[in-house]
Amino acid sequence: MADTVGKTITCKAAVAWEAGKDLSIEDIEVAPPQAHEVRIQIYYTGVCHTDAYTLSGKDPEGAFPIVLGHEGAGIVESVGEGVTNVKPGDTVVALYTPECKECKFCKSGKTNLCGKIRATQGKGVMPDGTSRFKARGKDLLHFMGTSTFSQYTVVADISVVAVQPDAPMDRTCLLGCGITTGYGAATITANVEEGSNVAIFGAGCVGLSVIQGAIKNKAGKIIVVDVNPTKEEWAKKFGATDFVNPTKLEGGQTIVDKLIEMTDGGCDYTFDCTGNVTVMRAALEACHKGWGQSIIIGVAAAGQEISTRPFQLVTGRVWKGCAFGGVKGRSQMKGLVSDYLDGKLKVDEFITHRETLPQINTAFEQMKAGDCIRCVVDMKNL
Ligand SMILES: NC(=O)C1=CN([C@@H]2O[C@H](COP(=O)(O)OP(=O)(O)OC[C@H]3O[C@@H](n4cnc5c(N)ncnc54)[C@H](OP(=O)(O)O)[C@@H]3O)[C@@H](O)[C@H]2O)C=CC1
Ligand SMILES: N[C@@H](CCC(=O)N[C@@H](CSC=O)C(=O)NCC(=O)O)C(=O)O
Ligand SMILES: [Zn+2]
Ligand SMILES: [Zn+2]
Repeated sequence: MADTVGKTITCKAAVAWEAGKDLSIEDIEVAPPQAHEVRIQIYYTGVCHTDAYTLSGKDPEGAFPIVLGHEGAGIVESVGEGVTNVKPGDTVVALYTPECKECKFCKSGKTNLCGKIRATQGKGVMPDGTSRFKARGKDLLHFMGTSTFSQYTVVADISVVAVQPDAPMDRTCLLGCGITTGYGAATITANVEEGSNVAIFGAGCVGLSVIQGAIKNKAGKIIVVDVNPTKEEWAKKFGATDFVNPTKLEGGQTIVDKLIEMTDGGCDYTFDCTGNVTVMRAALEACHKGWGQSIIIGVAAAGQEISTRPFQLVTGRVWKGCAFGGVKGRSQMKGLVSDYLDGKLKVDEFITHRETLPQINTAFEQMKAGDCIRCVVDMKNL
């Protein structure tokens, strides 16, 4: 048993004191886990665009000071009373979409959106309404129920899953969000049918993962649409059949017209992986009349709304969306890790940058530069 059990741990964390400012590396106090809570030593975390979105102040739920981060892997340090699903020493991935297996949502079989702790998670506190983090004498908020930008974090037991101990944590951390989201969106939410034509808007970590899912489901055309020309090479590397840069279309052709032309009437499935509401509209309108489905994955800023002519839906196009790809973390994460270990799911290929915790602001800058798919931050070896 670790000699830290039952005690407050002082460790390093990146704290977001206010919106729009760099993260600050602080000594923070992490209280022991209470009943049905788990304290995890985070070894590695990815940095996702959603972290940057909340830090920017554009997230309607964003509040400060907060410990961001939600793409993390680590080892369980200790557990609170009543925890049965993980134990100290387990290798785990944090789950920002929890799975309690007993709420109305979990029992419905229709969604992965567990409702058990969503209200407190959205307020940045643990299920009992309090925080486990303190720095400079102030309570810090938790983020997405995970807060992986801390060397130690506390999560609800339903927000963590044990995975294979031999799975490298500097890779499996990325299954905590981006890769799982895109892959699940294609294989679970859309459940792309064999031979169907797919268009993916935005070839970041999420969009490239949609390609992987479309290939798994034996899609026909896999067309990637991105304004960044360097993404063509990335899209082809992951198996896209076509790449279109919407800013380079000739004769005033719109991206919607181009995709309709390329697919004999429209795509069977489209995916927004940009968070841009104008793109979301184009993604819907590029769908085939009668059955085309458009899946919104991108997260849009506060105040943004989507619009289209209702006629688009009257004539059979379907607009839907998903969080975490529709994946049920506690039930399905181990399967994804197995696929990775068996060489059936690409993960290593997404890592373009690596940093250590003190350099985490550099990771945010890299993300904005456009040549970064994912930066993995080493939380242990500073
Ligand atoms: N629903 C969910 O559960 C999740 C949602 N997300 C969200 O998904 C989105 C994608 O994340 P991620 O892959 O990490 O993001 P990235 O920024 O890495 O990828 C987005 C890509 O879209 C490109 N792009 C920007 N504008 C357009 C446009 N108008 N048309 C076509 N392409 C465009 C970007 O180009 P450039 O490089 O030039 O900017 C970039 O290549 C984000 O909004 C993120 O917050 C992420 C994880 C989970
Ligand atoms: N807080 C925002 C919405 C942010 C959001 O949509 N988050 C996604 C995950 S994005 C991961 O990188 C999500 O899980 N949504 C479902 C949920 O229950 O939060 C807002 O208020 O608009
Ligand atoms: Zn994310
Ligand atoms: Zn539930």
